[in-house]
Amino acid sequence: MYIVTAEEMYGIDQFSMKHTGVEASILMENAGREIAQRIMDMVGFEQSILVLAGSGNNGGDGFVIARTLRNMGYQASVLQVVDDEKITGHAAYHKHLYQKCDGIVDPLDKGREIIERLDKEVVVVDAMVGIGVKGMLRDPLHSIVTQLNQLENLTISVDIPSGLPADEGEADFIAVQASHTFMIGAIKQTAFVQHTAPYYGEWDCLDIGFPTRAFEQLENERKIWTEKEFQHTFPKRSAYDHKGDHGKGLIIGGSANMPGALGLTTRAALRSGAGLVTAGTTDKVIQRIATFCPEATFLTLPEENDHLQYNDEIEYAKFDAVALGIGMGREATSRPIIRQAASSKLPLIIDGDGLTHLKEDLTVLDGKEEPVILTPHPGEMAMLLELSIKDVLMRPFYYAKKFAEDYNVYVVLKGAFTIITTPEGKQAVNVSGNAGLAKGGSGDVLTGIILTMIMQKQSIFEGLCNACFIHGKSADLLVQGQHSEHDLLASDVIEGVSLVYRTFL
Ligand SMILES: NC(=O)C1=CN([C@@H]2O[C@H](COP(=O)(O)OP(=O)(O)OC[C@H]3O[C@@H](n4cnc5c(N)ncnc54)[C@H](O)[C@@H]3O)[C@@H](O)[C@H]2O)[C@@H](O)CC1
Ligand SMILES: [K+]
Repeated sequence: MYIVTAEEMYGIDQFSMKHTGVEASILMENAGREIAQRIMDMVGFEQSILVLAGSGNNGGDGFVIARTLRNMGYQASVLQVVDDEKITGHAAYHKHLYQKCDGIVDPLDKGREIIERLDKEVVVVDAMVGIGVKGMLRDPLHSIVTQLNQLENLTISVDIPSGLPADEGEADFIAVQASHTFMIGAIKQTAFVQHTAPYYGEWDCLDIGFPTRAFEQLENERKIWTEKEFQHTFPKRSAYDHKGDHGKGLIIGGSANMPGALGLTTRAALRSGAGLVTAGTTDKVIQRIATFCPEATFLTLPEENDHLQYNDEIEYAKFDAVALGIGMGREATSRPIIRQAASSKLPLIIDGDGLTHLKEDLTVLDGKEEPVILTPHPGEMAMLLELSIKDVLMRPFYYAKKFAEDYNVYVVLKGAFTIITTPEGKQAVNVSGNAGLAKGGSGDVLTGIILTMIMQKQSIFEGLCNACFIHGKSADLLVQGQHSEHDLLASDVIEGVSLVYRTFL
């Protein structure tokens, strides 16, 4: 399923009409019917449904919904939140159909009173404004939305909560706080941006007949990654495979104060299916973590002040991929290891403190032909871009893509909605995971799973998406079972990888 901006959605719409000849009023009929069907699944005949219809095509959807619901025996009516003359084009056509089917339209001047006296059992369908919103809502919509947000009614938004921008980057708006949103045709970008996502409530995206080609012609490819994509792309194992077929991974990191991080990454890499994993770290760290990952082998690296020190003893050629930086600390004496690893002919994952070292000298990436994967959280992404965290959170798609393209790297921007970006700018959002993952060690586990995934027979992009899916889904399955979001530990997430494999493969 595609994730789009408003402009891209209008492009899909235009392409579909031009190349297939489908008419806008038919798309509107499809959209309204699909949403009405979903409402019927949620609401009983005894409940009243009030559709708030605005002036544009979003309002047009509202008239189709009201007509379909009435024809199926539901008690639906429309409160038109704009003056009559503002209803034009396809919306006017569907308003006419609705009225011809004995539909009732209450005019705007009754609006305040109707909403003030609204029984809390009445279901509200918000079809006031869709992706055509421009700037802050003006009255009367502004005051209607303010009024509505104080009520506790079940509110179902059509396509997007009215007032909410579809595109990331907008801070000033007032929008309907929806209980559910049924998006039309494609997911709107702000469903995955931290400060706008909560407005959608629970959401679903409905197909209304746009042809696949309409999405394929988009310049920016953005999709969500779900269990379907995971099942479709995850490589099968053969009975004749040997350990060398599933990758030999090297993990470099660890310091006296953070030995556990490296242990988590190592164990996660093993649990997710790597053939062989070697942890390259200081002797002290090895002593601390060895029993936590008995299947790993270890490479003792020199240290200074309890931190790794640069050395040229690492034989990169023995491995298939490297993950670097986990719990490494920020001592300058460790920094040259980044350049050394980057000059190896291996795919390279840079995580945690490795990213801070990288920022000191981004030229280490120059000319690297093998894939480089960076796994920043928003704070680290902000540090790399010299921006505030707020800036990154406001436009995560844009900034992840910019960095990935500028430096020819894959970026896994971690968060409630992890965004995976290729050096060419293709993006996917992982939708598995829950608040239980917002804990220390969680990112270390992800890095281990990523290391394993990029060594399997799948593209780097698919490997990264699958790693994020496994990580999040492990947490989801664990909180449905013996754990809660409160007590879930990063080490539990490692063991939960087995549940993901057994459930989905
Ligand atoms: N072919 C398509 O792309 C389809 C689009 N559909 C619907 O059409 C919507 C887009 O329709 P439109 O382009 O007509 O736009 P909208 O219906 O989203 O909004 C446009 C209307 O909102 C008013 N408006 C804009 N900003 C405002 C503000 N700040 N304060 C108050 N009023 C404001 C404008 O005056 C205009 O009348 C989608 O969200 C979706 O619901 C569906 O009918 C299905 C098919
Ligand atoms: K809406």
